[in-house]
Amino acid sequence: MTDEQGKGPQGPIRVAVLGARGRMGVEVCRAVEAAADMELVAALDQGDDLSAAAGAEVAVDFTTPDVVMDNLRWCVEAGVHAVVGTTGFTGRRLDQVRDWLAARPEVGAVIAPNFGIGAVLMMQFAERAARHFESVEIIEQHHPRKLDAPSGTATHTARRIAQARAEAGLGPAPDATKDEVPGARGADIDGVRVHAVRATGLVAHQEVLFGTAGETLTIRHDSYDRVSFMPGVLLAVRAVRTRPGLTIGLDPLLD
Ligand SMILES: NC(=O)C1=CN([C@@H]2O[C@H](COP(=O)(O)OP(=O)(O)OC[C@H]3O[C@@H](n4cnc5c(N)ncnc54)[C@H](O)[C@@H]3O)[C@@H](O)[C@H]2O)C=CC1
Ligand SMILES: O=C(O)C1=N[C@H](C(=O)O)C[C@H](O)C1
Repeated sequence: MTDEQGKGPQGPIRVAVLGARGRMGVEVCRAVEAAADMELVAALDQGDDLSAAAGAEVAVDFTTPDVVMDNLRWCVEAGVHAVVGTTGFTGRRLDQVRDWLAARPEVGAVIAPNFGIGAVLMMQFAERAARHFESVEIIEQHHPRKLDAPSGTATHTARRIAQARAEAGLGPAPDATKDEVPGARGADIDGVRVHAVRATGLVAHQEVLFGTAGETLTIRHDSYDRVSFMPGVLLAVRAVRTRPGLTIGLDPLLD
């Protein structure tokens, strides 16, 4: 229940942003400050002391893959719920987060490779289509300042498609390539080829190209502006306080 300012019975949700001076962090600070039911209590970046986030109920992390695990561990141990958009989460990293959370069962963490609602749907549609096509390739396109390739979204999509193909009994996609300049066929993520494009002017875009006899299906999503991620981030901030344990992806929150 909320009052007319949108605040809950305990007042606004106290939010800290980690990576606050980054491209996403700046946008998240703006979105939190504009949300009637939230209060930005800490905006931290590299070199700042994390203890300044101790008064937050929820910390939102958009930093880098090499620091996100330390931040997440600090959050869980401090009893601060975490909403994480930073990429680089392997199966091993997720297991590690589950272990930390097991020791603090009241704490929640939402880790999502993409907070864009359209991107979440694009991944769902791709997973659904996967069983019907013998060929599939992913082409992701991003701004050239991105540190990781392929993107977290592309990696997550490839894994979901690979799982759906395996469940449908599909073998490897046909490919007669014998002679290849290294990289020409992209990265192999669980048997799905992923191609990463970097160009000035792009923000975040992904195409999933399916093919079978006589037809192709292309599922495409474009983020033209980082505001596209904000409804998903705010949704996760609101939800994480009542979702102890690990939530991967935004899908369960949308349903
Ligand atoms: N899940 C999603 O929907 C989205 C995820 N991302 C991911 O979020 C991450 C950040 O992306 P951008 O904002 O574009 O990068 P960015 O490079 O603009 O920002 C990262 C920020 O983190 C700061 N930082 C580094 N170490 C830190 C530390 N120990 N503590 C606090 N801050 C620290 C940096 O100084 C920088 O300001 C990337 O992994 C990116 O792939 C980006 C967009 C959407
Ligand atoms: O670095 C980015 O910009 C983005 N990173 C995420 C990813 O790697 O999937 C989400 C989105 O693609 C934007």
